[in-house]
Amino acid sequence: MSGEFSEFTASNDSKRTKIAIFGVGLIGGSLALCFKGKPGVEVVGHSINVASTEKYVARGVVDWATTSIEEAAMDADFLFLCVPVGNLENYVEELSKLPLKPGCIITDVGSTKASVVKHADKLSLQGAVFIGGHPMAGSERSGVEAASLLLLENAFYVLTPTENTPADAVTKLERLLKWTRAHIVKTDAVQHDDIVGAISHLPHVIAVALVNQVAGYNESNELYRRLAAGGFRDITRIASSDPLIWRDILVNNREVMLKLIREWQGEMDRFAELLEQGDGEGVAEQFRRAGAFRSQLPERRKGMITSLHECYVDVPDHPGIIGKIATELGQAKINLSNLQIIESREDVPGVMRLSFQQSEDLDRATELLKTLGYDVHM
Ligand SMILES: NC(=O)C1=CN([C@@H]2O[C@H](COP(=O)(O)OP(=O)(O)OC[C@H]3O[C@@H](n4cnc5c(N)ncnc54)[C@H](O)[C@@H]3O)[C@@H](O)[C@H]2O)C=CC1
Ligand SMILES: O=C(O)C(=O)Cc1ccc(O)cc1
Repeated sequence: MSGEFSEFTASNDSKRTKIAIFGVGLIGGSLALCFKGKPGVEVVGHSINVASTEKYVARGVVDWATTSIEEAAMDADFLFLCVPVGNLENYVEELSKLPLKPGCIITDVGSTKASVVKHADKLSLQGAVFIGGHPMAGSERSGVEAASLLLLENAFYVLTPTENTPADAVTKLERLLKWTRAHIVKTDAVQHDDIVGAISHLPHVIAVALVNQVAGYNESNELYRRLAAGGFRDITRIASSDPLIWRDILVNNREVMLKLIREWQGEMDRFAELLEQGDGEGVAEQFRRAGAFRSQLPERRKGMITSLHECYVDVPDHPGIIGKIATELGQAKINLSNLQIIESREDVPGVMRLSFQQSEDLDRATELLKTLGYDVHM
C-alpha cells in the first residue's frame, strides 16, 4: 500500500487500533482484507458460528475471530456491522448494552440506511458514535470465499451522518476507509434509500422477474434456456444474488420499492400502449431518451451493477508470472484485453487484475486458472 495512508492511527492515546467485523462475508471480508496487516491495526472477526470463525482465520482474512460479541467489541475502536439488513438493528441494540470503548465508532454496510440510522439515533450508545455506511460495490456472490482486497477500490462508499453525529467521528471513519481506496460520498439516509432503490434494488427485482418469466416459458420449450446467452446473461447476472440478503433489503426498503415498482409498471404500460398503437416513432423516441441519459452517466467505474469482465488472481511475487499466465490464456485461445499487477510487496502475494471484453472469456479464464491451482476471485 502506498505511503499516502501510512500516517493513519485511529486514536492519539494508543498506537493499536482494534477493528471488529461482525459478519465476515463478501463485504465484511473485503473490508477486513483492506485493514488487516496495516500498521498498528488488529482485525477481529465475529460470527455466531464456531466453524465460520475458524474459516475466517484459516483464510487469513482476520487476525483472530470469536463467537463472543463482547470479546469482539471490547476495546474496539471501530465496529463494522456486515450482517444482513434484517439483523442490523439487533446488533446495534446488543452493542448498546455493552461497555464499549468511549468514542468508538459503530458503522454498518447495509444496503438500506434509513431504518438502522433511525434505530441507532434512538438508542443510548454510551459514548459510542453510530455512522451509517454503504459501500456501493459488490457482486452476486456471497460469503467470505468471495471477499476481495480490491472489491471496494474506486467504488463509491456512502456515509449517512446525521446532524447529531460529531464531525470528528466522521473524519476518523473517513481516514480509516482510505485503506479501501473507495470514494466517500455523504448523504441523508432517507435520500440514500430512494436513490439506491432506483439504481440498485429495482434492477435486482427486474432481473429476477425477467429470469423467472423466461424460466416459465422454458418449461414448455428448452430452447429458451439454450438461446439465452449474451445480453440476457449479462443483464440478468444480478438475479443470482443471495436470496436472504435480498429478502432483507427489499422488505426493509418496501415503501420505496412499492412506489418504484408501480412506476416501473407505468413505464411498461407506456411501451405496451405504443406497440398497441403501432407507434414505431414513439418506441424509437423511448430509446433516444434512454440513450441520451445513459451517455451522461459518469465514466464506467467499479460499482453497483458493474459489468466489467474482470477477475483477480493472487500470484506469488516472482518475475515471469505475467508471461506465464498470459501464455496459458493465449494457448487456450482466451482473449485477454488487459493485465495488471495491482499490489506487489515482498511480504504479501501480488494481485493480478485480468480484464476481458467478453464475459465468456472471463468465465473460461477463471475456470482454467483455478484448474492450474491459482486463487482466482472477482
Ligand atoms: N452483496 C453485495 O454486493 C453488497 C451487500 N451489502 C450489504 O452488506 C451486508 C452483508 O452482505 P454480504 O457481505 O453480501 O453477505 P454475505 O452473506 O457474504 O455475508 C453476511 C455475513 O453475515 C453473517 N450472518 C448471516 N446471517 C446472520 C445472522 N442472523 N446473525 C449473525 N450473522 C449473520 C454470515 O455468516 C456472513 O458472514 C448486507 O447488509 C448487505 O445488504 C452492501 C454492499 C454490497
Ligand atoms: O453486483 C452488482 O452489480 C451489484 O449491484 C452489487 C451490489 C449489491 C448490493 C449493494 O448494496 C451494492 C452493490
